[in-house]
Amino acid sequence: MNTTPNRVEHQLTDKGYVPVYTTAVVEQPWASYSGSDHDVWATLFARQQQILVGRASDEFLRQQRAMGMNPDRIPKFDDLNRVLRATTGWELVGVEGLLPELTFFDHLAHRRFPVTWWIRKPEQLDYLSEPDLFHDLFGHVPLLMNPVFADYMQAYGRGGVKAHAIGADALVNLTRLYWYTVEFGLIKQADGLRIYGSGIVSSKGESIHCLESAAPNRIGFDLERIMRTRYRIDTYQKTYFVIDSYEQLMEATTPDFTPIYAKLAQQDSIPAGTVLDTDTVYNRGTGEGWLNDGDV
Ligand SMILES: C[C@H](O)[C@H](O)[C@H]1CNc2nc(N)[nH]c(=O)c2N1
Ligand SMILES: N[C@@H](Cc1ccccc1)C(=O)O
Ligand SMILES: [Fe+2]
Repeated sequence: MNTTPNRVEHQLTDKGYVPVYTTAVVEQPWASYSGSDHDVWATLFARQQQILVGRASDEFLRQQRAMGMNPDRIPKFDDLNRVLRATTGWELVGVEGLLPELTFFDHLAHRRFPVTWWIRKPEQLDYLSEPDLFHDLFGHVPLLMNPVFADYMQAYGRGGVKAHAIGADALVNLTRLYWYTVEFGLIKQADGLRIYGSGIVSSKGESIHCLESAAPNRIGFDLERIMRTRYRIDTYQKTYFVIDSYEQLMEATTPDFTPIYAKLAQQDSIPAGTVLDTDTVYNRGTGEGWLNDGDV
């Protein structure tokens, strides 16, 4: 049985090696997952379940239970889809890996969430540089059961199609919003800050770091501020942005971004670790452990 994925290939161009994206929707080859694949799922699921008690948002944990995901075996997309379709009308589609941006946005705009069908190898439990099944399913899918968040994701997809037509700078601004909310967002609950970002909930180290470490900044959500803020893809985040509620996220992002993109085009980007006078600061990061690499 061959479960070696058709990983995103890389091709050498004048920009160095760039990923070659595959766009096709694929059937989940569930019968071809090996015992080791199911074990990886079970190990990661059990490990994150423990870590996320008191750390993940109540809503994330509630929806995860409602979906019926469990550590026993890799879920079948078809089973999850029955629950999702009946709850918020979202649907999971299998993909090989990263999609071209416009393809990705088009899926979201139609309430389809692309899920990488293959799972990481046992030696990659702690870190992987690209999304796999564990990140996509465990991290992203529970909140697609929340009606407000489900609408936000669709609106994001529509906004992505629009930003793509406007130009590269608009796309950079919008991608930062995805990064600092969907992937690395924190939410303020009555009993303290919690995680809702999928990039965090699928990571053992960052689940602890983002809430308990003194190093990173934790700052109140601010749409334009986020759109100007650069981010790291190779280390823990230097700054996390905190929403008050999923409704706040939806309301703040409902206005047409076209004039915002025009305005931001005149402004400099903000380094990932900077705190501004205008920020609502929950934690001013000590910056301990940050690479001294001249920002980013
Ligand atoms: C919008 C986001 O920042 C990014 O550009 C897209 C590109 N393509 C993707 N494709 C897949 N399958 N999954 C993703 O999360 C993304 N992210
Ligand atoms: N209001 C945004 C669309 C959007 C909604 C939600 C998230 C992101 C983008 C626009 O005009 O582009
Ligand atoms: Fe993701």
